[in-house]
Amino acid sequence: MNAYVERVIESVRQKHGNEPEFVQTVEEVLSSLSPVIDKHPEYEKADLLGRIVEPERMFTFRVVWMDDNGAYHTNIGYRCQFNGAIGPYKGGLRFQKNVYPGIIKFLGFEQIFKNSLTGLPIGGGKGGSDFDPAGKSDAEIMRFCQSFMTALYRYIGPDIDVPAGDMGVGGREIGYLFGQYRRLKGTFENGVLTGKGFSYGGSLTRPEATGYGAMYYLQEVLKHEGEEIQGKTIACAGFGNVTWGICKKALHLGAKVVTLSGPDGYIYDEEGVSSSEEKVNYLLEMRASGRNRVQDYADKFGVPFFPGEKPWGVKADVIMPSAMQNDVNMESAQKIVANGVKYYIEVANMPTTNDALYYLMSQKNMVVAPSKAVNAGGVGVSALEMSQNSERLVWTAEEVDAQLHKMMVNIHKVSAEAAEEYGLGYNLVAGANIAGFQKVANAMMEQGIF
Ligand SMILES: NC(=O)C1=CN([C@@H]2O[C@H](COP(=O)(O)OP(=O)(O)OC[C@H]3O[C@@H](n4cnc5c(N)ncnc54)[C@H](OP(=O)(O)O)[C@@H]3O)[C@@H](O)[C@H]2O)C=CC1
Ligand SMILES: O=C(O)CCC(=O)C(=O)O
Repeated sequence: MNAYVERVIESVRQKHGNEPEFVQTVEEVLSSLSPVIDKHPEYEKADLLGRIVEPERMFTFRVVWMDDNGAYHTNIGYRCQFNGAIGPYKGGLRFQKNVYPGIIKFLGFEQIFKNSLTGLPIGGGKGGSDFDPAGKSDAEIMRFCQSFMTALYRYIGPDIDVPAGDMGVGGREIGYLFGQYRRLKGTFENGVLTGKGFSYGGSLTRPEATGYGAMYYLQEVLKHEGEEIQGKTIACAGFGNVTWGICKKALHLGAKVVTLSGPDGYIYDEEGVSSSEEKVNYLLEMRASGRNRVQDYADKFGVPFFPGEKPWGVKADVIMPSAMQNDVNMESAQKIVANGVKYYIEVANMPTTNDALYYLMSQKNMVVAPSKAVNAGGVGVSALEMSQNSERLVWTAEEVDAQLHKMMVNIHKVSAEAAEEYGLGYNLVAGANIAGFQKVANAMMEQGIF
């Protein structure tokens, strides 16, 4: 490894050892960049890596809200404006009880390179709160969102920082957040948030975009290997927004999603979750119920449920971890390899521990695709939503889908080319890191040192 890269990683370990997810993503991204740093000594001179691992700005704020019984609760809100070199900060908000600075920073760091890969002018950001939406009433969610936005609205805007959804934040939350922003600002700046409802500036296909984009990327990988998507079996995780989008596209393309998971275990549907619209739509119902149980799917459709287990031991052509970070560890990776899986396509942000990721990448017969490329269609369509808001026009679903498809084809292409350029073969993980980094690095170099 390049000595400067090693020094920066070591300094992040020293300074931020209490934020293991952030250290993990820095190690993963920077270790791919050695050949680029070797080729560009000017980056070390400008301490580009030392600067890129430090957020431009990160702040916390108090979020006080009242529950339905009149009791007050205080949560912590976060926004990390990580890197604005190529555009306004852009990235989702996560509402989950385990949110702390290490989670927000890992997600914000990934977002820098992902957003760059989309080819669109969006910088990297992320935010959220340790608020746990589980079991909250609609009125409680609304009061929380209003309080969250009251604290945040001064620091965001269509040309400053544009939040969106992530885990625990969907269309309903974005609606409440936007309503409060509009109320406070007295202007209709709908470019301030993405993932909005269609009636007030949302983009068609944004709800589906991450899952659809992941499937388009998978198609490119299969094309590269001379295979087709039709008939492929896919093991997914979670049953949230992203997994729903994958299932919906799999139904159109004739692929079979055989597993879903939740905090309670996983289900195996031999016929395919993607075998009917009824099943795919049921994911939305499960999510809206707030029960946090994937077992409900097994009960409804009479398929096996495996309590307390993860789906990574099943035999499938493609593994797509699509729920959360570090869902696939070394033990799961060994099961995946033992099952002879050829395609490991990350979808959730950083779903693989680094040891498991390197182990999977070291398998001769396996193609590994990184989440920052595979799930970039979500934020990519968010950027298209910003474009529609700026020009005050509404694009058809077909137009958005065509742009998304083109974007995913291009992300696969530039990643493969970047890896090729540095003699790394068909290494999509390194290629995505290098291609995503290169554009941000150029912009930072041209804008002076700060
Ligand atoms: N939405 C988007 O556009 C994008 C999302 N992503 C990433 O994709 C991933 C999924 O996001 P999204 O679908 O939006 O989030 P959602 O909140 O809609 O869904 C997350 C899913 O993961 C499940 N889950 C939570 N904990 C566990 C667990 N311990 N074991 C198994 N499943 C669990 C949730 O179940 P439950 O609710 O019952 O806890 C839920 O089904 C995240 O990593 C996110 O950062 C990346 C790019 C864009
Ligand atoms: O649409 C967005 O801006 C955010 C998407 C997101 O949070 C992500 O890419 O992880």
